[in-house]
Amino acid sequence: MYKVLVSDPISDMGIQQLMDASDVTVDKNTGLTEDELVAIIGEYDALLVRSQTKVTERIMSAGTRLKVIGRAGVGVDNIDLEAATQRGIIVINAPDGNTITTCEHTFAMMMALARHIPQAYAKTIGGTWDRKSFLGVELRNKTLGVLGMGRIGSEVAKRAKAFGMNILGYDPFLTEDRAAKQGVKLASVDEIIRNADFMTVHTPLTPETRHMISKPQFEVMKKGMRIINCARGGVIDELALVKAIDEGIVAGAAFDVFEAEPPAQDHPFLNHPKIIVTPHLGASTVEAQENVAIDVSEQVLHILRDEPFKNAVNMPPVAPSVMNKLQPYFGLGEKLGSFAAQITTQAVREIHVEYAGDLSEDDTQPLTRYILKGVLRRHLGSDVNIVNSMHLAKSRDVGFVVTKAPATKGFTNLISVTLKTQDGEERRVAGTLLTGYGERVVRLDQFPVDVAPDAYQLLISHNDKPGIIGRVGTLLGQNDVNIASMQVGRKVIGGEAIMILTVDKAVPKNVLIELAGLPDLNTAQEIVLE
Ligand SMILES: NC(=O)c1ccc[n+]([C@@H]2O[C@H](COP(=O)([O-])OP(=O)(O)OC[C@H]3O[C@@H](n4cnc5c(N)ncnc54)[C@H](O)[C@@H]3O)[C@@H](O)[C@H]2O)c1
Ligand SMILES: O=C(O)[C@H](O)COP(=O)(O)O
Repeated sequence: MYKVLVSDPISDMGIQQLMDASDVTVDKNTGLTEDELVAIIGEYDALLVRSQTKVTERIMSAGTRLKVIGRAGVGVDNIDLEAATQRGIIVINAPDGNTITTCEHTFAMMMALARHIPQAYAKTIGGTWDRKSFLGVELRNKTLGVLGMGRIGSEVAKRAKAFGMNILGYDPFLTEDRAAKQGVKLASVDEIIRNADFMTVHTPLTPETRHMISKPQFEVMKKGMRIINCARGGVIDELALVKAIDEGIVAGAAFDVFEAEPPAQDHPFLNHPKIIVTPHLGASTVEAQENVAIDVSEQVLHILRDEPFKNAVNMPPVAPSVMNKLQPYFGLGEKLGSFAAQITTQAVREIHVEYAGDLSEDDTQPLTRYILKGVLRRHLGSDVNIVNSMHLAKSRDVGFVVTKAPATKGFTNLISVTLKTQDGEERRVAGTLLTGYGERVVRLDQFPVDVAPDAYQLLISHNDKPGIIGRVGTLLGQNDVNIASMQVGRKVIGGEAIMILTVDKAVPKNVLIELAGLPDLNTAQEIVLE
């Protein structure tokens, strides 16, 4: 008999199939502390959660029978995915079930914001008949900026058209074609910030999206903008937002999510006259809760019974024979994908992977999944893993082509990752595994290089002139950035050249700006390979 623990409030109707299963018993025990969960989790084969339960490494270590953690919803930021993967615990989610509900909540917030509904309600029930203080604005003919055009952002855009709004959309995977099909004008974040009357964010929280709207963005923002966040706390810098409202830049904000949940009693959003809030209710409808619980229960049953399943967000088991041969390349493949994604500036349309030498003889699909994960993670966040990376690429119209070449010049094995964009940009990174030396990046676009893909790299493009290496070294030294290794590549003397430096820590933004300002230096970019 399998035992399932439900530790957050999840729809009874949704988990009915689990309760009806003859080989499963379900215990509902919500609101437990970490200690309480640690004490009982050892009895269970499956854990079902929403966003309240923080599924920590400690809980998973105590869950010696745990085979699957089911998240009835989208975001898995409350689950330690790394710890789950290490322990072979499958984590699944229900990515589609709450899309419409969250989109509708976004509209509820947008309209409440435009018409001051919560503030007017509070005053009216307090006995004051105030018709002067709550002059609102129409949505019609206004420009809506949508940051993040995935499932929810796309549904928001669709409905905004019915309100007569003009929509500007930004998403690293949004191409002109796709935007046009959705009736959206493809725009940059900067264009949205400068032109939108309303802006709504629908991205995951990743290192890239964290505080993507902060002081510098508020400084150039269209005056009177109204901002909605029903995605994740932290995408918009809360303190900078309050300041922008108080300075009259932002007219108001509606937030369903917070950097820390629940927010502290003295959080500046609470009781601010121009900010309206809800307690992470985006997914809280009868329909969505049933949908996500049904989806997740079905998958949990499959996993417990060793049947095929979908929507796994962490690593599935790989056959040992395949693992032995390919495993040493997994880390390299992911880093090459990530490297290529970081140097590509436009939306990726096609990923071309070429395996040459030894690798061309094997079924390299598991390795391709790691490469795709490396490419996609930069924009889609921690939900991308080797189980879902191919599916995610397809669902975003990103084609991937794998070719094999039997021999390579000088290497026993070579993996090349080329990213192509809609505007014809093409970036290529190739790497190999050298016996005794480990992972190496050996080609960057047309330049031969020889670099260990360590955590922090600095990629500099420059004109091949004397003195430039010295100037770069001096500037980094002055800013306490230690150089571990340096590689210079060029095709012709005096022509276009690149420099790759491995450094011991993250390079501060101001140093990157100073570097880019050096004579004969064209661009300076940090590449993080963690
Ligand atoms: N408030 C709630 O209760 C609630 C409910 C459901 C989902 N969510 C959250 O809403 C968000 C969106 O969910 P979804 O189902 O649409 O996810 P999704 O994965 O379908 O879409 C997210 C999109 O964000 C894009 N993105 C990533 N980095 C970006 C960047 N720097 N700039 C612009 N776009 C970027 C991705 O390319 C992707 O298309 C997630 O954070 C999810 O956890 C909140
Ligand atoms: O990521 C999600 O699915 C939403 O944030 C909903 O979270 P909840 O299930 O805790 O309401």
